[in-house]
Amino acid sequence: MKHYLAPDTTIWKGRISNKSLYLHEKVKCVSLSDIPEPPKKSITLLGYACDEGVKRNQGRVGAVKGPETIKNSLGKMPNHLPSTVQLYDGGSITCSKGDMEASQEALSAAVASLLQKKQFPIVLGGGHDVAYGHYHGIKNYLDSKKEGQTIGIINFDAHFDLRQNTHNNNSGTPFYQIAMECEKENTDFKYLCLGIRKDANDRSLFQTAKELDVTYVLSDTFQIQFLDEINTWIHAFIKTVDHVYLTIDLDGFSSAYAPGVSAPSPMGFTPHIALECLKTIIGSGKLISMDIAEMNPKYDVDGQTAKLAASLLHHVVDTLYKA
Ligand SMILES: N=CN[C@@H](CCC(=O)O)C(=O)O
Ligand SMILES: [Mn+2]
Ligand SMILES: [Mn+2]
Repeated sequence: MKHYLAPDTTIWKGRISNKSLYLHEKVKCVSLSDIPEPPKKSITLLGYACDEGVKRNQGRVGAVKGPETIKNSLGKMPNHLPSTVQLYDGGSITCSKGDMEASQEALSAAVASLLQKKQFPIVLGGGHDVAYGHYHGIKNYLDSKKEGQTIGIINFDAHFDLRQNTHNNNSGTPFYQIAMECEKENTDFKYLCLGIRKDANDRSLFQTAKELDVTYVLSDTFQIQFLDEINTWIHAFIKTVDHVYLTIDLDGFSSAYAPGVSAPSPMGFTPHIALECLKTIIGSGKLISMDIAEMNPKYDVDGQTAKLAASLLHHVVDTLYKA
């Protein structure tokens, strides 16, 4: 398969257990094409090792190594999944010669095939251009079923990523690209952003969000003391769609928690509000697939951002598949 690297087993290492497993012991490294249709409930981790979109968006590159650092951190965590749930590392989508569009296409095909095999895909970025390929994988899968099911996108992010792609597609354009395609197909663009920073999105981006009827919560409101109100917004959004695609851009978190990103947010949100909202989203039963974007180990401090990403995933799978 083009633009694809089979799983690297050497990433998965850590403490050896006596009785209960660590995740590096639980995970099975399997090439994408060999991932089976599960008799068991199954999660597949898939890297999107690409920072071409960050480069094109004038950001700080390094996220190409994001997936391997998140997997490495996750492997050191204890397993709380029941034995009836399987965890796969399905390797990574790669990017060569700056051909980000080819990587997005490969990602889309990989996600669609994982969903076909009844896996729960967790994609690890890589720049936020991961969202364009990921969304299309979900869409192609749902379209193939011909049931007219709809997708709502929930994005935890400091940024709208609604920049126009007049000059190029990049890490700041994925949701604009999706919105334009929805417009062409005459379907609703359903997009909820949590944690938007007023000081990181210019007026024209707020205007675009308004024109596209985007629902958003600003970072100064995206705080635990407003949880009830935020949950009301999330519930109202989810009610209008059949499936939720969740995308978490690590740069929305305060740089106190997530320094390892291209565009840090000193006054970003906390992991606590994110976790509460994750519970709400998972509790809806509509979460079909998720990703974590913008992990950049080059600017990380003591592996904190990678650990944050791994902890978020640990919470998600724990909530999804309670033992
Ligand atoms: N995916 C990130 N997108 C942001 C980057 C902002 C920045 O580099 O300062 C954006 O384009 O708005
Ligand atoms: Mn962002
Ligand atoms: Mn983003």
